[in-house]
Amino acid sequence: MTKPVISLKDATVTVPNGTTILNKMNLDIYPEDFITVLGTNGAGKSTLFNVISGDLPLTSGSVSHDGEDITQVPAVKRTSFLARVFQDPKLGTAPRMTVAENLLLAEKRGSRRTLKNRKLTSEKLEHYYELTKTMGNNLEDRLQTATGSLSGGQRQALSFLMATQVKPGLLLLDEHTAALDPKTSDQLMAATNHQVKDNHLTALMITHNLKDALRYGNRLIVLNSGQIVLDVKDQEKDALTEADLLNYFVH
Ligand SMILES: Nc1ncnc2c1ncn2[C@@H]1O[C@H](COP(=O)(O)OP(=O)(O)OP(=O)(O)O)[C@@H](O)[C@H]1O
Repeated sequence: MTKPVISLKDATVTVPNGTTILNKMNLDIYPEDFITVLGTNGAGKSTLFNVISGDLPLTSGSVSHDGEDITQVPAVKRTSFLARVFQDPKLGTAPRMTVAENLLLAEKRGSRRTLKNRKLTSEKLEHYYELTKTMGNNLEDRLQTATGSLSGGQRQALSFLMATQVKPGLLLLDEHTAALDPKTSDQLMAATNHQVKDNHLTALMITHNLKDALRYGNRLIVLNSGQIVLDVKDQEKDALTEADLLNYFVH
């Protein structure tokens, strides 16, 4: 049987005021799963990501990676296999560095981010040109531009490439298209889908866009009050409609 990439067992987080924000959650994420994650505000979606990334410790239960218990492994060590893209285009890229320099920085997953002893050779620039071209938003023409002057869509595309150019064991997409206009968001979603499929990535994607949640991925989960209330995949997911999903958004 295939081993899960990540396995949560009775994962529980209770915050100091006594509220349980993740409640005995069990979740096995298998290789090449592309899971869309839905739920009302406060349902626990970011908490789930924070628990997987190690940014939030569990009160009880466990997290395993490739069969190894990593419950006590700190966030900084988990970056060796894990990458995350956030909603805010300003996060994840260094604004004063050029697009090419940011890509160079991101070449070594989990190691200290410094450009010392690293050079932008013509081979690298050529590779970055081809890589950025796959995003379909003219990022390839801005390789020598400071990242801070890119459009939000181009900056998110760069954040995505930085997270994935060294294949992560798990990719966490935290509403990474939510701050973009509808057309730019659609474009980044399509590029995301291609990259996830072509590179056989294992990914979780939080979204409030029901259409995207239905359209992309092989599996869909809905969270409510720190628990998974729906977990469907393949044909069962394909058969879902927006109306079905709305039933899970009752406050
Ligand atoms: N570190 C923390 N300490 C205390 N409460 C927290 C902490 N992190 C999250 N919460 C609370 O836990 C609940 C779940 O939050 P979470 O951010 O996971 O929700 P979400 O599903 O991502 O919501 P949204 O769609 O609004 O981003 C919320 O009520 C939030 O206020």
